[in-house]
Amino acid sequence: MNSKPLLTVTNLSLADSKRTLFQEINFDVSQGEVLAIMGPSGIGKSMLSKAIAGFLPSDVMVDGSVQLNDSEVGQLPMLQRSQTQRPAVIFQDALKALNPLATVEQQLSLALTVNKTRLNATNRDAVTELLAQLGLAEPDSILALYPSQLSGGQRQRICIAISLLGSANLVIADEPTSALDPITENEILNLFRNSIQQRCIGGILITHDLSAALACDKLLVIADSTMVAYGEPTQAIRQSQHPFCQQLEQLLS
Ligand SMILES: Nc1ncnc2c1ncn2[C@@H]1O[C@H](COP(=O)(O)OP(=O)(O)OP(=O)(O)O)[C@@H](O)[C@H]1O
Repeated sequence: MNSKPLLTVTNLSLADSKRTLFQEINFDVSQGEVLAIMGPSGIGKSMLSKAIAGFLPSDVMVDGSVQLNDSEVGQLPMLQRSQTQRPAVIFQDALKALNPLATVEQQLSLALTVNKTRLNATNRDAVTELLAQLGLAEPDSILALYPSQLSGGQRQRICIAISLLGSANLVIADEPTSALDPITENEILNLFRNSIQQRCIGGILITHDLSAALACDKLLVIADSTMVAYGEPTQAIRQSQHPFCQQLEQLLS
């Protein structure tokens, strides 16, 4: 894709009151592109996604630029952002992300219309078609269920549907499949990537799974508080001299 990036992150640094989490992070995401982010546990991958989405803890300071849809959002909390300044976020724990007291229909309706909790005849067809595309059998009956009545894989598919129904043109998924079995994990990651590409929006996948990262368009690796690899996944890993990437390289077939 040669279009102007949806998201451009330039010289981004994050620090809390005690230490720098990372510094000098640079990357971009274009339409139809999925960027994977990998790195050792605790390096700040989730904090990076929170910086992009605008819900960093108050004691974490941001330096550098986050340009989303041509506007600077690095210092803007989520609640002060307009619709085009808000990416959709899919979290690791779908049960916590969904409202336990609302049915699937109510949550999907809210994603579509902001203030309605029932689907109308027109959008019901579009929603059930999306649920079917996301691998949910019998989508009509699923609409009436509460999150606790769904399996982990079904809940995460609903979270993907919610992220795709809103107006966001960037979707960030933070380890969305870490609680799922490997077959469901693979299916959901494929659905995530395909949905991004088909809709020509942008995606970020934070993952510890090398095969999931290799299937993305680009890979950013953060280690030792900075970026140590960036680019086409296999090439980026092979070109990096950092020990974390050298360990990843040993896992490449
Ligand atoms: N509320 C907070 N305020 C300040 N610093 C925090 C807060 N929560 C986490 N941190 C710090 O941010 C660091 C990065 O955490 P983060 O969850 O972003 O790492 P991660 O790379 O996503 O880890 P993992 O791969 O294990 O999910 C943590 O080591 C912690 O020190």
